[in-house]
Amino acid sequence: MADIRLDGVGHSYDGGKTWALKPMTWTWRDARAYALLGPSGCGKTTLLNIISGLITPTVGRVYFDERDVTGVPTAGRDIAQVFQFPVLYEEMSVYDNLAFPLRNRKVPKQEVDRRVRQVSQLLGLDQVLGRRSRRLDPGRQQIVSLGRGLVRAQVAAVLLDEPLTVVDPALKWTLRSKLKEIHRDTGHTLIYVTHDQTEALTFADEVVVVNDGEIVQAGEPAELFLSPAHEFVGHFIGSPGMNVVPAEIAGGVVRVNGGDVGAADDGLPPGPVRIGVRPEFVEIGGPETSPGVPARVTEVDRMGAYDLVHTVAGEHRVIVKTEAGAPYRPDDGVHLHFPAERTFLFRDQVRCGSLAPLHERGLA
Ligand SMILES: Nc1ncnc2c1ncn2[C@@H]1O[C@H](COP(=O)(O)OP(=O)(O)OP(=O)(O)O)[C@@H](O)[C@H]1O
Repeated sequence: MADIRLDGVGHSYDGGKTWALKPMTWTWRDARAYALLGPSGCGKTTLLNIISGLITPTVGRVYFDERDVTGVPTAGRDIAQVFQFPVLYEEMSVYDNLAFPLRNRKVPKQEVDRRVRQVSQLLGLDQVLGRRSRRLDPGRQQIVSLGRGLVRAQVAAVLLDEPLTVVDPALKWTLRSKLKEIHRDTGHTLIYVTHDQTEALTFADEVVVVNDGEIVQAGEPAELFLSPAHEFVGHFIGSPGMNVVPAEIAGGVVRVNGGDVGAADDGLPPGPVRIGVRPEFVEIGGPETSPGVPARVTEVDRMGAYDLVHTVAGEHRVIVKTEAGAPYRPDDGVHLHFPAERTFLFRDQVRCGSLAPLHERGLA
């Protein structure tokens, strides 16, 4: 077990014309459970394959603690990898498949049996241990693949590349919590690749968000939700994602459509800026909602547990998440208030500050 350190690591598949992974420096801490979250094609698998040694990065060095493993092939890295689809010896029994990674490393027979039975019990495979793998359905085969990845106690990391794709949705929840249980038990470093925010947020100690070949933010699930450092994180996490509204800073005040919505952080230069605020935090009401931006309701989605009130402020769309039964109808005139403690300012997609209450600056 070790910290896995990427030092200036980047990868290009076309001789440097484009970067599938832009050069980055980043450390995966020993024994943590990470989710690597991002849309299709953002570089997640490339990053995982660099850690496992399936890909040698175009630039940079990979270290396991102080050991430089950049040129070390997969077999020499002590990594367990679980792919999207089952990788099994189909003619072997489930037991032998689970035992294979241990026997291959000459683990004593008794210890093999103990580990196989432990993992089998956790993953609900006890009833099928004697069955040939080929006779299982694809979902069950994938669970065996997962077991093969988790069976070794001593690994530098377990890398899971969208491992639950072929598993039945109802079973996904159970398996995810099993994975957490196994993680608590073994203390493996887990890196779990997914493009599904729910999977990432419910699984990980720390979520690493990747977009367009770079890490845009990493943090605990609540931190990513409450304090996005990049517009992409605001959009990608949350349902619906963060509202982004073009605004202007002038004389220390942030204005939308000519109306004051708050003060700017000290030191922020005047000029265009974008306000980011999640639908959960926008306050909606009448003209007394101050400081507020006038808006018009365009649609109300009744979601059962809550309502989504769609509005336009000038030409900017803003969604507000309210309690179920919100008393709004299309064409109603409303005011929107952006609470200072939950509203951030972005320039070039990156957070540059936050909104401050107007009265604290004596500007109200
Ligand atoms: N073997 C390859 N040759 C050329 N380009 C590749 C290769 N593998 C990946 N790419 C490109 O590199 C970029 C990153 O791909 P990668 O598979 O790492 O992304 P990903 O986030 O894992 O996507 P997905 O979730 O769809 O698997 C994409 O633009 C992809 O088309």
